[in-house]
Order: sequence, then structure tokens, then C-alpha cells
Amino acid sequence: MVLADAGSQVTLWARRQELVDAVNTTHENPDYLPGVRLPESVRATTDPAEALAGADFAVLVVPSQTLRDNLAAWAPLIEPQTVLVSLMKGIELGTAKRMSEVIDEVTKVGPERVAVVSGPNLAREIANRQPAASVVACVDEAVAKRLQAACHTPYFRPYTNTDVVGCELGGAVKNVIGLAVGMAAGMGLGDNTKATLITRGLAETTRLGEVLGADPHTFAGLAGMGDLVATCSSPLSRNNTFGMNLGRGMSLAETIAATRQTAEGVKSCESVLDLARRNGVDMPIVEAVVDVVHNGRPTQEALQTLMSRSAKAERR
Ligand SMILES: NC(=O)c1ccc[n+]([C@@H]2O[C@H](COP(=O)([O-])OP(=O)(O)OC[C@H]3O[C@@H](n4cnc5c(N)ncnc54)[C@H](O)[C@@H]3O)[C@@H](O)[C@H]2O)c1
Ligand SMILES: O=P(O)(O)OC[C@H](O)CO
Repeated sequence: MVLADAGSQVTLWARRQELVDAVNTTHENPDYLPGVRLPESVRATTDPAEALAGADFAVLVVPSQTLRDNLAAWAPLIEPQTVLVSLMKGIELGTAKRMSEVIDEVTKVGPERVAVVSGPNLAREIANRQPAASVVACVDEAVAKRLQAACHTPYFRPYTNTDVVGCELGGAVKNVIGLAVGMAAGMGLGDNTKATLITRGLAETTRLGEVLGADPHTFAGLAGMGDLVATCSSPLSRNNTFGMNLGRGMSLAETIAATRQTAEGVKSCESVLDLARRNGVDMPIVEAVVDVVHNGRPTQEALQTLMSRSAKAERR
């Protein structure tokens, strides 16, 4: 919708024929965004070759853990001019790779043809055309500027950045911190606890980012603090809601059953922790989330562990 509103002809790929038919005939995606009328210049197809033919940009947005397999099938269809754009906010399990790394590894297009869009961009609010800003990141600034122009609308304001690593880490780790903040809210804890988790969550994200070569300033921007604040304060956030259900005492199985859409932090908390450990970075909040989500640790115990860590300087 954003790309179409900015003037592009958009072809949406989807797996199910009935959803494609609904988008093409009613201009609505009834399963994911009911009540939102899509521009008529958005067409849908089940054929990836049709979606990719002649594309200036291919915007990739599937659950992060499914990207590699999907992309392997699409790679032969990607034309030499096409820039690959990731909207995904996850880290791959097993490899601990960011999505742009997976894209480059599978397609071999080179980092200059891989871009990332990340920021406080809850889909439902964007679909309602509420004002929002975002970051368009690519190591090649000229490519970032082209993509910025392609998604700039009166309600969507993209800023360019060349720090792909920082933008992607900001997006992936905020989902995990969103789970932690949701858990605290579900436990009935108040704003001091939530603000502490948000701020120290950003501190551990920045610590990881610096070791991986990101610009620490990125984490104070839209793809860092901006996205973290949106996710940690919104009832629309799947990660926040997922955490809240766990904090209220629902089991993991019940919480998964209650979650219709992708809450990336549930899987990515493990891969973020893996990435941190590979790089010798301490991420205690991420570790606590993994303990609760994957090791069945009660939220109260995980919180106690966090609060009983040794006292230290705020910056180290
Ligand atoms: N929804 C948001 O507000 C938002 C905002 C910014 C970024 N993101 C990111 O976008 C990514 C996708 O999330 P979403 O919100 O679109 O999730 P979603 O659950 O709403 O939609 C996921 C889509 O992927 C499809 N899908 C599921 N498994 C698939 C597979 N194996 N192969 C191909 N398609 C598959 C589903 O059918 C669905 O259409 C995530 O990384 C998320 O962090 C989401
Ligand atoms: O619903 P969430 O938790 O995946 O958050 C959505 C977006 O990432 C916010 O920018």
C-alpha cells in the first residue's frame, strides 16, 4: 500500500489463490487487514515469476525462519536490476544470521543490492495511513535514496541510513525486549519496571551492535529506540501481547494457540542469544526471555535472577 501510494505499480505474491482473488477483486486482504481498502495499483499473484518480472524492488516479508527456503526457490527469478528489501525482524536459528546476510548468501546479489526498512511501523496503523517514520538502510547510500523515494508518502516518512547491521539488530532484539515488557505487564508490574526493561534492553542491544560493527547512534534512532517504544507500548504488538499472556500465567502452548500472527521474538530470542554468546556479549534480559519461553522458567524467577545480578556502573 505504501509503495503504491508513493506511485509504484505493485505485484503482491501470496500462496493461496483465494487470497489473491480477494485482493484482485475486492482490493482487500480479508485475512490479515480486513476493512482496509488497498490501492487498485496493488495486484496479487500466486506466481513468483510474475511478481518478480521487471521489478526495481522485491520487498521480502515472510516469517524470518522461512526466508531461506522461500528465497532459494525465488533466486533464479531475480533480475539483475532488482534490489532486495527486507522488512523482516528476526535472526536465523542455527546460523545466527541477520536477514540481509541470508538474502546475500542465498542470492549472491552483493550487499549493495540488499536494503532493510525498519522502524516503529505497526502494520495496522500504517494501513490506516497514520503518520509514521522509518529507516531505509543500505550500504550503498544511492540505493537507500532510491528506495526512500519509492516509499515516501504524505503519511510515511523514510530516513536513509547506511548502517544495515544496526537497523536489523534494533528490529530483531526489540521483539525479544517486547516479550519481556509484555511479561512484566502481564505480571501486574508497573511503568518503572517496563521503563527499566526498555532502557536496559536498549543498552544490551547497543552492546551487541557495537561488537558487530553497528553505529551506536542507530540504536537511539527510529530503528532502535523508536521501534522498541512502539512494540513495548502497543496492544497491537504480537510480541508484547505474547509476553503479556505468559506473564498472566498462560502456558507456552496456550499462548502459541492464542497467537494468530508471527511473533518473531519467540524464535529469535534463541538466535539472538546464540549471536550474543558467539560474540562474548552479555544479554541478561534476552537470556531471561529464553529461559521463560523455551526452558519453562516461571516469569517471577526470571525476574528475580535479573534483579539479583551484581551492582555495576550504568556504562561499561
Ligand atoms: N506486522 C507488523 O506490524 C510488522 C511490522 C514491521 C515488520 N514486521 C515483520 O514482518 C515479518 C513478517 O511478519 P508479518 O507481520 O507479516 O506476519 P504475519 O503473521 O501477519 O504474516 C506472515 C505471512 O507469511 C505467510 N507465511 C507463513 N509461513 C510461510 C512460509 N513458510 N512461506 C511463505 N509464507 C509464509 C503467512 O501466510 C502470512 O501471509 C516479521 O519479520 C515481522 O517482524 C511486521
Ligand atoms: O507486532 P510486532 O511485535 O511484531 O511489532 C510490529 C513491528 O515490528 C513494529 O514496528
